[in-house]
Amino acid sequence: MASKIFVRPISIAFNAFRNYSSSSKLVDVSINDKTGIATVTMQRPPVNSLNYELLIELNGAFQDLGSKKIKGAILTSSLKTIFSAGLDILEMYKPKPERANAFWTSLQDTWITIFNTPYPTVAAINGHSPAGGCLLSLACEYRVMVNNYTIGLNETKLGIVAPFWFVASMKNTISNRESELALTSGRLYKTDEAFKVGLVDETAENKEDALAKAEKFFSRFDAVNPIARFLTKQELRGKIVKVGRKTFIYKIFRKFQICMMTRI
Ligand SMILES: CCCCCCCC/C=C\C/C=C/C(=O)SCCNC(=O)CCNC(=O)[C@H](O)C(C)(C)COP(=O)(O)OP(=O)(O)OC[C@H]1O[C@@H](n2cnc3c(N)ncnc32)[C@H](O)[C@@H]1OP(=O)(O)O
Repeated sequence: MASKIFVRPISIAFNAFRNYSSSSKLVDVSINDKTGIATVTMQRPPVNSLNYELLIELNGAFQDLGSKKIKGAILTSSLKTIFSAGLDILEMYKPKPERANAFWTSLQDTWITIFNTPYPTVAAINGHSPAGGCLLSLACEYRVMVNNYTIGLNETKLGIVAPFWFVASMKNTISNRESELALTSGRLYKTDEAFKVGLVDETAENKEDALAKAEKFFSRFDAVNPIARFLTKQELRGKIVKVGRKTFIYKIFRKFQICMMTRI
């Protein structure tokens, strides 16, 4: 694990990003060769619900960007009013155990990859972002959200329990007190409410405005050593990932979830 952590930022310094663009069915990745900023766009209509295939593509996209010399990556959606509706309900309805296991693993891997990128990340939240959609944005370092949409971890409202790494991601962003109030009530915040509690860092008029603000965020690091930056990010986020990735409790929790899902 440690070798992976230390090798990546060094390797990115030797790779060019110019003229890069790749589009798979569910995720589009483009890198602006003038700014060096990558945009990762989820494109799974109607609501970008996170199924196994989308998660695998997302994880791959963010991992691949680790080998390119980019200034930062923006996560956004191709849909007009939805960032992501969260986990695909169909993945949780009577799944085969192998599929359920692969699905949960892909969700956690994607979260870990985005949470841990060596390069800066911003979620340009251009639509509703409940539950797993909110989790994806929390994995990024900065959130810019278009006005008049909703975001939050609303699992309790659905009668389900957010895994503790969802909770940890929320607590990494807003206060423990606000997290408790939000999670226990399954609160979905409107954009301006989310801004007030710090769940989003900036609000935007529309997607273009959100993308422009996201791009501006990266200029904060113009005079910062990227390796020092990444190691500092790891210092701040590493413990959360360790808990999410390795603990016995997590494995038990996952077994419990799969067991629950396969019985419904
Ligand atoms: C099930 C028990 C499991 C037990 C184990 C529990 C473990 C818990 C672990 C993890 C936590 C869970 C995290 C999650 O992410 S759960 C998913 C939470 N998501 C939501 O609550 C969002 C629900 N959707 C909405 O609120 C709205 O759809 C919207 C705001 C995103 C969009 O609204 P609108 O534009 O009005 O569109 P529609 O509502 O008409 O939807 C269009 C279309 O899309 C389908 N759809 C919506 N959300 C999902 C989804 N999450 N998965 C799959 N499909 C979805 C919707 O059904 C419509 O389909 P159509 O009727 O066929 O057109």
